[in-house]
Amino acid sequence: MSKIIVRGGRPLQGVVRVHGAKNSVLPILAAALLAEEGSCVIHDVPALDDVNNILQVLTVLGVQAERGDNFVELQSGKLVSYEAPYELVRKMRASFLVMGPLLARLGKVRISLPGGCAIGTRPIDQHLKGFEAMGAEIGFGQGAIEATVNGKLRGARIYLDIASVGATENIMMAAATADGTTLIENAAKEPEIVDLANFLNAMGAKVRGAGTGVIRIEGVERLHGVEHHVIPDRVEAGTYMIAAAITGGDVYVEGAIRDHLGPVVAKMEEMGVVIDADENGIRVRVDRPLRAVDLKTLPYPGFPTDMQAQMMALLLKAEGTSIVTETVFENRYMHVPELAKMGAEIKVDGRTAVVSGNARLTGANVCSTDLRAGAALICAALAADGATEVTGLHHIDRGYVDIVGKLAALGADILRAPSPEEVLAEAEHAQMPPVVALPAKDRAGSEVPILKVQPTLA
Ligand SMILES: CC(=O)N[C@H]1[C@@H](OP(=O)(O)OP(=O)(O)OC[C@H]2O[C@@H](n3ccc(=O)[nH]c3=O)[C@H](O)[C@@H]2O)O[C@H](CO)[C@@H](O)[C@@H]1O
Ligand SMILES: C=C(OP(=O)(O)O)C(=O)O
Repeated sequence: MSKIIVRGGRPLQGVVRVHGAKNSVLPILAAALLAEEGSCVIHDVPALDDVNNILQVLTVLGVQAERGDNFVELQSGKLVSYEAPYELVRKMRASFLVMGPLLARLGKVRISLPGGCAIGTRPIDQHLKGFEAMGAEIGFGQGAIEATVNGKLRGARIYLDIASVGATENIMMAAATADGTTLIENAAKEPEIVDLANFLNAMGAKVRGAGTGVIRIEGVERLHGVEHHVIPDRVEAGTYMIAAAITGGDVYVEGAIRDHLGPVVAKMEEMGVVIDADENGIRVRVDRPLRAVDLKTLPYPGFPTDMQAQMMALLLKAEGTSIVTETVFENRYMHVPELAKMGAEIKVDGRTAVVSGNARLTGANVCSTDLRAGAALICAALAADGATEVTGLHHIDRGYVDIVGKLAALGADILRAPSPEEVLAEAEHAQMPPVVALPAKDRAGSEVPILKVQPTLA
């Protein structure tokens, strides 16, 4: 089992640069399925497991993917399948975002139910409600959804019962080439929705109102390829802001956009963290003891659920008791028992957690149960006495590019120890030619290793 080992107690100092947003790039890659002509070149694509996974889904569907250092070029002119296979969809919920584009392009889609995960059941009823309103017929069988539409999807007025990010994105993509106009009411307002709308509009779509509660999409005949730069990852940025503050450090988070981080900045300032933002990033430093604050997660522009766990780690170091309320996911306190192993005192009652501050954190062996839980454990470990070993790294690898390297560059005592299996697999990979190479190439024409299926991984 690979693990990250952190010896806490060093104030972080310096500059850290954020990568492109995972939650933007995933829907944007799915939306590239809509480009009937030309290629989509997506820049600022983070090297994350989730990105590799969705690229594999696209490849199976017939998209030609060429991957470079920080960009991906996609040709979606000829799709060969309407089926997103279970082995890939089960790994990542966001692969469900290919449903809207496939329905729009092919009039048919078969996709496995994404199911629940550690943080909650995460149903997809709002996505399906939208597609049905647009004329799709939806059936279920053998753990998969099959949807068909007779002719083209039709524009519709769709009220979302929950301002779901994924449902808003899926419906926006399906509506882009539908007959007539679609209105999404109670739409999600996240910056990633705006990024997707900008991408679709550059492709020739007519999406208006993204970032507000009502999005209007006038269907167009067809979409074409474009170049696009993904917005910076506000959750990655927020995580480094917390890491800086929890260690009493002084860090400039380059690329962080203050407007996207409004509630995180507000809550950290309320705690007494000093935050200076300019057009290129956000500086975070601590020059006084921190105060406890209460917070409640909400859809954007409320406090992001994806920052709740990391913020809870910071609240452990504040003076006083804080109350955290998680309203977005029903089971997003999986980090609490792990933080308790490090000396945290947190009482959870349903959706509320009472966090006792002034915690004396000590190193322990802990496991990340989901992506942000892992980030929170690393933040806590940076402020703990002694060594902490964090396992469950596959969660962290879904959403953070080189978190160990970035924190080490800021002065943290942190390293990643590969498992014996990984060391062996690495050696085997170095010696063995690939058995299956999915059609992905870099700009120079050579195959991209990340999309090769090696015998040990098959
Ligand atoms: C890839 C991506 O962008 N992931 C983000 C996206 O996930 P995701 O798009 O899955 O999150 P949603 O906004 O859809 O989910 C919000 C809430 O709505 C519920 N729901 C959702 C859809 C539906 O059809 N029915 C339903 O009941 C969910 O169970 C959850 O309780 O937004 C979440 C909320 O900000 C973030 O935590 C995730 O990081
Ligand atoms: C919950 C998250 O992502 P996903 O929706 O991809 O599981 C997250 O980014 O914290």
